[in-house]
Amino acid sequence: MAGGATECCRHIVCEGCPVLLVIDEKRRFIFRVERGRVQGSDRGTVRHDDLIGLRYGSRVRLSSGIYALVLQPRLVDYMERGLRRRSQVIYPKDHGLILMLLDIEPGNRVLEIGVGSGYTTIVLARAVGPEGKVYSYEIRRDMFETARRNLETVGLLDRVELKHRDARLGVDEENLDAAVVDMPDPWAVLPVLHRALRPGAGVVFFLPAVNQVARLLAALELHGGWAETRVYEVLLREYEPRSDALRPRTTMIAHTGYLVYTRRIERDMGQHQDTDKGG
Ligand SMILES: C[S@@+](CC[C@H](N)C(=O)[O-])C[C@H]1O[C@@H](n2cnc3c(N)ncnc32)[C@H](O)[C@@H]1O
Repeated sequence: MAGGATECCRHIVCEGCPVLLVIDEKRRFIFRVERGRVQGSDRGTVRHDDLIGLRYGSRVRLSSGIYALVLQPRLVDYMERGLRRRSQVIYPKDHGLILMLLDIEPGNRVLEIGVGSGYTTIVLARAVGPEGKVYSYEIRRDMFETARRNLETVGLLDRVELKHRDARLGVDEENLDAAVVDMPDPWAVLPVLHRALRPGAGVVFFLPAVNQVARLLAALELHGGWAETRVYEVLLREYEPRSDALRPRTTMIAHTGYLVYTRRIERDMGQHQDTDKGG
């Protein structure tokens, strides 16, 4: 890398730094800068060598004469066009609330069941910081590999222990600070979660269908080791940022899924049946 070590990739584009090149709203490219390479588009090309030494936030002239913005890619930019996507994923609008409900902070140890493409793994890995750890269980080998590659792309693989396992059979960790569960039959892991979480720790279940929510609520009640349960749906409406015609965008993502939040409490064994085989 060229340039001052602390400035590289933060203030200044150096060799090896990630770049988000914005030509217009539809033409947005994420890549790492490599000497000798050229980034193409139907609106012109740019040589990577011409990006080296630029400050992020500046413009670069393409071969066509038009200018493009040079920015640092954020996690949401990677999620929109810089990662492989092989499963349904949780969206940033839901990630924000998940992090707040679970009170996740640097140093936390967090369980994730149902990794899919790893989008949520990435968000959790960012939130727990370099001192924290995310323990992520995925039953399918192809999803496991996709998530691993995506974590590598954003440079967060070292904060995650990816496990190719069926979480219904149990997890290795104990005393965890929080959990996120995104799988079709989450009622089947309530005993596993109860054993893995520390007292008072929270879990968020992500469920696309409302009948799954009803079934999960019934299983939580039957199990008896949970309290403070809440159900949410997050609706996000984006606006056209035009000072002369400010109005909502004509399209929006109408539905992604429901979030069910609950906290681990001590079970009252006198009142509740043993549901260790699932709800
Ligand atoms: C919808 S995807 C998760 C997407 C992920 N939350 C994201 O934001 O990218 C659900 C995943 O759960 C996995 N899964 C289903 N049952 C599982 C189980 N018993 N143990 C571990 N993973 C499981 C599926 O293979 C699938 O990859």
